[in-house]
Amino acid sequence: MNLPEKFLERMEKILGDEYEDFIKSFDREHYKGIRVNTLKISVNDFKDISPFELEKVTWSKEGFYIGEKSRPGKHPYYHCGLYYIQEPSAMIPVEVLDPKPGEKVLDISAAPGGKATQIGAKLKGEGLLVANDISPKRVKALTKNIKVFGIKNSIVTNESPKNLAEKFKSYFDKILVDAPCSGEGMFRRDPKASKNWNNYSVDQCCGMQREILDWIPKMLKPGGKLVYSTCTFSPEENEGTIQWFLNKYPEFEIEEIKNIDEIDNGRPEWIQANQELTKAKRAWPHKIKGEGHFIALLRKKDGDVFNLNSFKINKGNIDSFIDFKNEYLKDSLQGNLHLKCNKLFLVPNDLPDISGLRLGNLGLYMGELKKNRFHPSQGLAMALKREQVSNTINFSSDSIEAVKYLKGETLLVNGEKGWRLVCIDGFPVGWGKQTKEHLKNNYRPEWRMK
Ligand SMILES: C[S@@+](CC[C@H](N)C(=O)[O-])C[C@H]1O[C@@H](n2cnc3c(N)ncnc32)[C@H](O)[C@@H]1O
Repeated sequence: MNLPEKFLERMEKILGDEYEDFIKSFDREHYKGIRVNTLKISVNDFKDISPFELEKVTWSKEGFYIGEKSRPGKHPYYHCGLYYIQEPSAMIPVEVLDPKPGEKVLDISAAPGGKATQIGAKLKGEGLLVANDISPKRVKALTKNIKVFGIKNSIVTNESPKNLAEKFKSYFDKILVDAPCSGEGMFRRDPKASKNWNNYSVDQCCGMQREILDWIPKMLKPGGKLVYSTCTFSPEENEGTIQWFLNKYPEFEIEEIKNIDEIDNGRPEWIQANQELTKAKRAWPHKIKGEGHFIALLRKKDGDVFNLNSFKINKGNIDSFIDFKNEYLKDSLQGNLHLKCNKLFLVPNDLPDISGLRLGNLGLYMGELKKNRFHPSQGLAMALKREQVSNTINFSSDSIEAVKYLKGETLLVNGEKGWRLVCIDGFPVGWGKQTKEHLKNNYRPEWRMK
């Protein structure tokens, strides 16, 4: 593999004896991984039906290595949201953050959603996930992944950290900053990353990281935890950025990472930083089965607490939704129904006033009220279980019908007229509208199988 000269010079200088092993690791294939979505299936049940051979990732109960030749993005289970395709080391930061049901968690630079979907699954539907990214294009992918995963207790925002800090004062129990970085840890997986390396200097990246981190103290509760992670090796963007943060915000302290033993400590001596920074962790591709990562865990010792105004629920005439619910839904869903421009949302409890923020998604978008009829959304299908709906149709994952449905085709099948929740091996994947002999396809066009 062709690696930038300046990168090699720096790594040789700092790694010394380890450099040879480090460089050799770039000739190996990268490890492919998936993470099971426990909102939809338990890890044990997934093992029973997995289309891929699985080998455990030691630092994540839900994480598995899959064979190099596996194509997880092509399987119908991917469309059902049974797993997320994720590089195994990228599972570490959320394991360190350790979100618990009921907590309020911010993933401030979340797109495309690898770590946000991991947080959402760990919250088990209780508490709130705010998944944010500054890039409008990347927020689209983030929103899709949150919906496919069936995460109802979340909002997706497309905002600057400054605008978020105005709305979420001392609000979060935990914040993840999975920072934009020079991406050196991804060179093996993505050769483009090494080509782009010269365009993103370490200095520039440090600037972006500080710009984000500067707003975190305002948003974290006293006692709250911050995880900072990157996928790069450069000491300046790792130990250096955290040293800068600790100097500027003395109300924070760095904590020992206790639940991940497999990876090395931080290396403050590389940039004459404080010895405390050995408490951070570094994943090295020549030492573990995964790519390069840096992770630091910090705690906010003290600070002020604020009372925030609550989100204002907008009520209106939702009779057509009530008719839909009475006809098709067996359970009532938890949350507050909020109507905005004929669109109906199920908004999580405890949401503060977020007026003025650019949103990619608000709670669970249920569907649209169109001319006295309710049209259920793709996201609603993904957030439901088969048992919650009275009119369903199931296809086997190896059937031609499953593929046809995912490609957006109309299916020649009989059944009870009206909306039907389409499932694959019992897992909901979308809606269809049954007429006399046809099932009209309502699978979202942008999500179709190619
Ligand atoms: C390493 S990626 C995040 C990967 C993501 N956490 C995941 O696991 O899928 C860094 C992200 O930071 C975003 N970003 C860059 N500057 C930002 C800023 N000032 N505020 C919020 N997000 C920012 C980028 O658009 C990019 O999506």
